Order: sequence, then C-alpha cells, then structure tokens
Amino acid sequence: MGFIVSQAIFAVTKLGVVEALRAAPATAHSLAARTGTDADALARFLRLLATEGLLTEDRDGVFALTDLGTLLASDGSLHHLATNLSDEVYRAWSAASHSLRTGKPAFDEVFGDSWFGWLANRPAESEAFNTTQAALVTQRAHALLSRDWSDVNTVVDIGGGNGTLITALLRANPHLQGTLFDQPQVVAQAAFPPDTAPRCTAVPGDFFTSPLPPAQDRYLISQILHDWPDEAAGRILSNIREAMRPNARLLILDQVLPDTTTQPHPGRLLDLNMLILLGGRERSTSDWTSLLTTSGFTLTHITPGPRSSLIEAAPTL
Ligand SMILES: C[S@@+](CC[C@H](N)C(=O)[O-])C[C@H]1O[C@@H](n2cnc3c(N)ncnc32)[C@H](O)[C@@H]1O
Repeated sequence: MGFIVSQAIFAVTKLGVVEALRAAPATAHSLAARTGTDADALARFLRLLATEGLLTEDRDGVFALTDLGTLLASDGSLHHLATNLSDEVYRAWSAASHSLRTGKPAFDEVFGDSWFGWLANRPAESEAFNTTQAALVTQRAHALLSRDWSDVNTVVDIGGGNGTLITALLRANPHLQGTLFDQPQVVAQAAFPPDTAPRCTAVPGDFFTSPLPPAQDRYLISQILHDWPDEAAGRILSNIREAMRPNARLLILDQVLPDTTTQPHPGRLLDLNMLILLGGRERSTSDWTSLLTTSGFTLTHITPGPRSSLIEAAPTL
C-alpha cells in the first residue's frame, strides 16, 4: 500500500498544504480554508503523514512539519521531485505490466508518445521537469564539484538541461570555459547568471545525430545514459567519442547498481522507473564496462556516491 503514502504526499504538496505549514503550524480547519481543501479530508491526510514522520499533531490538533516534511516545501530538496512524480510518471506506472510483458516503456503505451517527445510539445511540463532535475544537481554532483579542475580549460555538459550543473562547475572554477548542449527548447530555458554567463555557451542539438562540440577537455554526461537502452546509449557515447581528442576524458554522473541484491539500493527503484518512462536502465560496474568498451572507451575509475556515482573513461586509442 506504499502508493497510498506516495499519493498523500503528492496531494498535500501539490495543493500548497506543505507550503502553508512551512509558514506556521496550524489546525486542519484553518489550513483547509487557506488551501481550498476539505477540512475533514485534510485532517485524515495529515494524520496518515504524521504516522510516516512528516508531521506532528499536538493535543489541540495543531499540525507542524518535521525536518523530514520540510524537505517537501518549495525551498526543500524534494519538492520538485514529489510534484514531478505525481502526475504523468504515476500514470505511466499504472501500465507497469506493459513494460513487464514487452520490456518497452509504459509511458508510450499510456500517452501515445515518448517521454521526451511528449515534453517537447509542452513548455510548462518541460520547464517543471528541468527544474526538478536541476534541484537534484547539488545532491548528485559532489564528486564532480570536489575534483581538481586546475588542469582543465574546457568542459561541455551533454544533455545539461537548464544549465544548473555547468553553472555550478564554472562558479567553483573561475578559469573554466563551459558549453551547455541540449535540445533547442531546453537550452532556450537556460539563464546563465552574470558571473558565469561570459564563460558559458549554449549549443542546441540532438545528441544522437548532431556533431557534438569538438576538442573539449572534458565531456560531461549526467543522468542521461540511464534514460536509454544499451543500443541508444551506445550511439550517444560513440557520437561523443567522435568529437573527442585522444587526451580528452569522459565524466559520467549516473547510478552504479551493486552486484548483489542483499541490500536495498535506490538504484533498483530508479532502474524500474527508467524502464517505465523511457525503456532505459541503471547499470552495474560490469554493465558500464561493457557499454563503454563497445563504444570506444576504457573505464578508468568510479567514485561511488549515495545518489550518483562518477564514472570516468578515456577514449580507447
Ligand atoms: C534526465 S535529464 C538530465 C538533465 C541533467 N543532465 C541532469 O543531470 O539533471 C535528460 C536530459 O536529456 C535531454 N535530451 C533528451 N533527448 C535528447 C536529445 N536527443 N538530444 C539532446 N538532449 C536530449 C533532455 O532535454 C534532458 O535535459
């Protein structure tokens, strides 16, 4: 019955109840008046979420967010993820058996289009998705940002969304020149802040078919390859390989699945989410090694991280 908790979380986040509670603890009655919700229903939603540790309720029926619940407020790290997973992604999951039967994305079955095709025609949803991705950057990018970049001059972020990661990288390394590469309607959403704008260029294109920016020192690709099955991921990698000089390096931020199933791992949830949405997959170290080898790369190092690992590769000469 985990979906009941998920939907309760999504509903109170989406309808502004979390935001109202972030401002001040309140009774269900007063919250209902401010959020356009039904007071009795709201009290029941909030009591369930209190049992999940997101809220407390005192003897006077006043609800307050816990530290965990605060993550769902608009300035919290999980707000965008919670709202983004609640609509189309959730509806795609209702056809999970289609993916199980065919190995193909349930999203396409439910919506009659691919996830990125569907987003391309919906500016509001596309912006919400890119904001969600951007909000997760700081949680994922630690291994990347804490590297020594002093001997690197140029870096391109392939499929870099609205530019949040490349901006963080340029801000931390004032000597670096950056390029953001993504689909035209996505790079159009990038707004580079004044301190990094002079050092960053946006290049629109398709990472399957467009020539990628040549002669960069580092090719960064974050949370992209897990969107695609091996054949398509291999085509993206081969395209990157073609743009690279022999001394350039590939930096992949993505999940690395453990080899065993003895421990729960968030990558297993993401693995199925990628299948349902895009027909993609998460990969283990041996999966990464073989994908990279067949695409002209040698895997040189993996820095494991709780949310994302940093996988480094060099062109095979
Ligand atoms: C899961 S998001 C990852 C965004 C960002 N790199 C991050 O780490 O959060 C996938 C990105 O791939 C981009 N993308 C999808 N298909 C593409 C294509 N054919 N060519 C270029 N970019 C594409 C999307 O626009 C989106 O920004």
